[in-house]
Amino acid sequence: MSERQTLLSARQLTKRFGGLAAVNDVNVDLWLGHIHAVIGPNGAGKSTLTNLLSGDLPSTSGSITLDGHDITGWSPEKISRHRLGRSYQKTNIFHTFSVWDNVRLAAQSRVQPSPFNPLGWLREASQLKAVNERAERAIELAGLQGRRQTMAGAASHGEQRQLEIAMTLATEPVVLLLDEPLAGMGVAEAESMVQLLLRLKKDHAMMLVEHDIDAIFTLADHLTVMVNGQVIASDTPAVVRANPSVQAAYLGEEVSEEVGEGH
Ligand SMILES: Nc1ncnc2c1ncn2[C@@H]1O[C@H](COP(=O)(O)OP(=O)(O)OP(=O)(O)O)[C@@H](O)[C@H]1O
Repeated sequence: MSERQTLLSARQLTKRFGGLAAVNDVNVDLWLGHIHAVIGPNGAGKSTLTNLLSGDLPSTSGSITLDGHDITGWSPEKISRHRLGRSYQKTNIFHTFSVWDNVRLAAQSRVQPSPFNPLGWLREASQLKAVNERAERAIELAGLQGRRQTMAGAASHGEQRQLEIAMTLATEPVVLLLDEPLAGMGVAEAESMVQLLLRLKKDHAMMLVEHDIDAIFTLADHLTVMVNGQVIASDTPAVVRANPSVQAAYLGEEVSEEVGEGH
């Protein structure tokens, strides 16, 4: 791909908790049609970085631009309306509702309450149609067509993670922040999630926080490694894999094995 369309840029982003710099002077760019994976050991600052980009946490310093808007300091709701969607490690699913109802509720969350208007019923009817269409598109994109009426709590672990992604997609984001979408999955479930993320890649700019190294090397176009709140490498996966300080700090064994397998 020659021209990169940058949808999200963070510059010199820092978050301090007291004396601890959980995220320290970090730059991130997310491009349409690219998956940017962020890896690092526990406590490296990956979740904090995600929370800063989504507006769930205010930054201590630095700036964030989303599709040309300076969104630094914006609320998560306002950022979501500007088409940034995120999934959470901790599930947001209502277990006693069907898959369809969960996705429909997420789609509904995009509709803003309208001021009094004598033709309000007309507007509401068209909003209802738009909500249902958004929910349907999200269900299909996430590959859950056959599970619309399944009670969410009765869906498999893999399907629940697909459902979380469908709920995120129902808000029609162009930037997607995904926090460990493969966590706790078996081999077959992980493979179908990888396929889903590859399908979504074309129309989204994605940041993927993930521990599954195999999936990362399959999916990522760009790879950032964080340690103790700082970025120690950020480049193509091949370049990062060859970086001695990355191998020393984090990837060591896994990377050596991957490289070894190729010879
Ligand atoms: N609300 C908070 N208050 C104080 N310290 C926090 C808070 N949130 C995170 N931290 C600290 O910031 C550092 C980075 O945490 P963070 O959860 O971002 O790391 P992570 O890379 O996502 O780790 P993991 O892979 O375990 O999820 C850690 O030292 C953590 O204890």
